[in-house]
Amino acid sequence: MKTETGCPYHQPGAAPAVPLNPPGAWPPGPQPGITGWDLLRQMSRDMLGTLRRWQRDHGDLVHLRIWPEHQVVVTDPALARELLVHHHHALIRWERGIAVFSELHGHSVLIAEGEPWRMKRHALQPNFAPRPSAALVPAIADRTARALSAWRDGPWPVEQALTALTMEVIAGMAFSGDIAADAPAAAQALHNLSVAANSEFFWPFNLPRWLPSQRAKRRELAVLDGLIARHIDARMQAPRSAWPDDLLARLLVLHDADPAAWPLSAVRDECMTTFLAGHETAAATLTWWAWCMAANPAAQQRARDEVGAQLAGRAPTAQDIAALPYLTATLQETMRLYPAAPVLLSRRSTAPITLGGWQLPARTIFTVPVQLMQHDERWFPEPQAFRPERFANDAQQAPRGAFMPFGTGPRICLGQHLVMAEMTVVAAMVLQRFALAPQPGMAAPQPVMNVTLRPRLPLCLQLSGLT
Ligand code: HEM
Repeated sequence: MKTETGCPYHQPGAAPAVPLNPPGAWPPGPQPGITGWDLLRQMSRDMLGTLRRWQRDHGDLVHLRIWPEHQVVVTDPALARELLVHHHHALIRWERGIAVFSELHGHSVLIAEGEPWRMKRHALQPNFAPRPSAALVPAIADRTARALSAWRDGPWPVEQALTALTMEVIAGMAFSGDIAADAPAAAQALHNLSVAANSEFFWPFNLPRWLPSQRAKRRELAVLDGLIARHIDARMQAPRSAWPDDLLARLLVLHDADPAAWPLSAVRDECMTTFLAGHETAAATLTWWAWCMAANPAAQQRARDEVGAQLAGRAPTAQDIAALPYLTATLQETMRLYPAAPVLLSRRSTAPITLGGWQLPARTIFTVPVQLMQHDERWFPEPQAFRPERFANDAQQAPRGAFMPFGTGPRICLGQHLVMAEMTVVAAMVLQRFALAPQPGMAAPQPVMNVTLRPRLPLCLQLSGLT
């Protein structure tokens, strides 16, 4: 779409003119009591269920007075886009969320703000553009074929297997490394840290690491730090001429060229974020996709037929991906039902923002619960049904902003092209080799939000090899 400025992020505010409420007025919301801390308690117990109830009772802009903060929950697609795209200059990430994440991610692109963020995003973006992402498809297909050769008929721990596979894929892209031996300990450490992070968001500050109660956390952080440090050390000891062309090599070139802007700690931080954000979200999505396929045999067969017609048994190439629209739609529908990041990292306004007729002061916290919007029957009829057809080219489209598993605006997911290529390749190759079914008597897995959305119990499915 052409815009006045020519910049895709700076389209004029799309919302129709609405009457302005006076400054100082807030959108409706639940009664906060004296401090509003009970609202916080309700959210910490069941974030999405609680936000759903407040949306039903108060509408698409809900004000939460949680002393000393004012928070606004946005579930209207147009207003969510207006906030994240049009008002992005007046937003930073919510400090408490960043304090929790920075224990692992340091000052990486996920954490940084302002000029440091722009500099990092600008340097990293070319590595994650569609073309370099497509160039990784042969390596992804190789690793997937190797991993799938170990899968067996019968009950199979698909979640664990897919987590190990996505770790290997991202380790290959980031440091050309083989991390099979480290995968189980890294997955366990990340799981424990994510469970802890989920409650830490609701604490006022991080506890000092030296406290005896933080011993387990120190151990988990050391597992992940050690993994990244080993790859960086090994690379730095290898002769430059032997360096493979991967993300780590490109970051070390930046470090050599400008050690002040790219100290080794910054190289470490980007490796950590790519490794963690790159495998955990993909593993969660592929796990839910495997469940959706198992629970919807007709959709599974249709996707397999498409894969069979296009690939005739060979491994997918980058060119095949666009020729697998139904398979892609099964992944999109999975992300609609089970977005890996069900609530976007909350934002804090640094200047007054007018949204939906409300004049909201600087320092307001904004929360965008993507999962609620993607389960809204106004945009997705029968929202709990798995219907990849919703994403067909000729289907009636939901309004922009109603489906945004990768976020939107300048801070949209850096890895979206890479991960769509990766997930399509993995999904196609799984369908070529196995039929997926629920285990006898199995109930639908319960989603739990531990930073990403995962099944409450590790997902195990019934596999039947296809000859
Ligand atoms: C299905 C997989 C994935 C999903 C659903 C997902 C989703 C997201 C979301 C919702 C955000 C935050 C947007 C916001 O706060 O507005 C994000 C940011 C980010 N993602 Fe992903 N992501 C996925 C895979 C990946 C992969 C594979 C990588 C890297 C290899 C990656 C790297 C990042 C980074 C670096 C950011 C921060 C960008 C910034 O702040 O500028 N993600 N992702």
